[in-house]
Amino acid sequence: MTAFVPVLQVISRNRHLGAEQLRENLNYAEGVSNRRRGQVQCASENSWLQRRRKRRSLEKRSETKVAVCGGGSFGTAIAFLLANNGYPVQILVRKTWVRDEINVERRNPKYFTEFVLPDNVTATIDAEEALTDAKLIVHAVPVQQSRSFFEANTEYFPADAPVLCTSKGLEVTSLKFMCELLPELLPRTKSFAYLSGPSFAREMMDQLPTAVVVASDDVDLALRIADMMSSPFFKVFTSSDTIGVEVAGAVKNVIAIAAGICEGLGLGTNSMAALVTRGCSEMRRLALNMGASPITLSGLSGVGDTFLTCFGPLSRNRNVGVRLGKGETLDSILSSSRQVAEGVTTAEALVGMLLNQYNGVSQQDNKEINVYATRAAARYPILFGVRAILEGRITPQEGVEALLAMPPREEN
Ligand SMILES: NC(=O)c1ccc[n+]([C@@H]2O[C@H](COP(=O)([O-])OP(=O)(O)OC[C@H]3O[C@@H](n4cnc5c(N)ncnc54)[C@H](O)[C@@H]3O)[C@@H](O)[C@H]2O)c1
Ligand SMILES: O=P(O)(O)OC[C@H](O)CO
Repeated sequence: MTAFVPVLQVISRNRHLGAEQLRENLNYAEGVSNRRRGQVQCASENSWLQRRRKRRSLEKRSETKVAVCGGGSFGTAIAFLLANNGYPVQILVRKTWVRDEINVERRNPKYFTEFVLPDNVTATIDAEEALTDAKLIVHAVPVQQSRSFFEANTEYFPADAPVLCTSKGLEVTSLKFMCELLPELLPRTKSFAYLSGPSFAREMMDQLPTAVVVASDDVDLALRIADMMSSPFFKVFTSSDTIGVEVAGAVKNVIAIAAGICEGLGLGTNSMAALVTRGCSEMRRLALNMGASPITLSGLSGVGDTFLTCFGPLSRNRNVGVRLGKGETLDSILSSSRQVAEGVTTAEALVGMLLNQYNGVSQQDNKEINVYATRAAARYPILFGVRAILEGRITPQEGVEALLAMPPREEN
């Protein structure tokens, strides 16, 4: 029926024309409709091609194994996402009963138990089995446990399988970011990428729209990973600013603890907005010193993730802060929590790193060290304040008073 529409349109438009003209127009209209039919044919050929391409890409995906190291909340959410995108995913877990529950009951018994995992998710406790044929390895082990994990399993990492790190923080013992640690601990691996940005695992499991950034020195790798992970509800941006993404991801966890403290103390929204803004200034100062791009800091891994963790009730770092602000001790909070809040250890590591930076390489006498420490603390009062609260050297209330007692200065 639609094929006749142009013919009818030409006839009705040309009621006043002579027979010759009308015939020409009809021929034209016939041509139009033939072309339209051609287009229909082309369109159906195209959709056949598209279907074939899609089928081939799904077949290819089904042969591209992904290993996920760490079966915690984020490892599970990433496995769920990639498996739903057609990739066979094997999660490397530590407990046999967790492995068996995933393989038999199709659920992770410790995280998101209400979700049935797709058939193409399997689990193993054998690192060699998980890593040997993997085409992509996703690292979702907390930062402080990563060194021992890599040292135990480095021999199983295939040299040509890129590693995508999702852990956010700074190692306490070495004061290194994951982008410094990974190449050192996995010397054979040729390429690395780092995923960051506002992404609560729970909301990813619920398939709520989420956007993240994948940073890598290898632009093609970042694009390939973006392609593998993208879905109608998961948007992946790419970046080559690895250090910016890493510094932001580590610092935002400490700012989230501060925001939680502010909430726990009931200080209101004015102070919360001021605190988060000043926290972002400290993030920017540190990251720019380390060579980051300002674009990254105003992006998903910078302010994006800071907003999520400072204001989002699902944030574990924020919840540590809320409980501290309400008067609980850190020991009691940590002993009653099953999950990692990276900001606690990262606060210690960041302060250590900043003191080193200010102290320089050469060792000064104690008096000089104090001068440097005071200078560093004045530049990063929120990071130092959170660390002092976590150490129990000052109370949350005293931390706030110290911030409010700072002299007027130019906003920067
Ligand atoms: N949960 C989130 O919403 C989220 C989002 C983005 C990034 N991350 C980051 O992902 C990383 C992992 O966090 P998570 O939320 O999955 O933590 P989690 O506490 O939920 O789980 C941690 C997992 O790591 C495993 N693990 C600990 N030590 C290990 C070791 N030595 N070897 C092997 N496995 C070990 C534990 O068994 C556990 O399954 C963190 O750095 C976190 O900042 C988390
Ligand atoms: O729950 P948190 O505080 O560890 O935050 C999780 C992620 O980093 C959010 O992007």
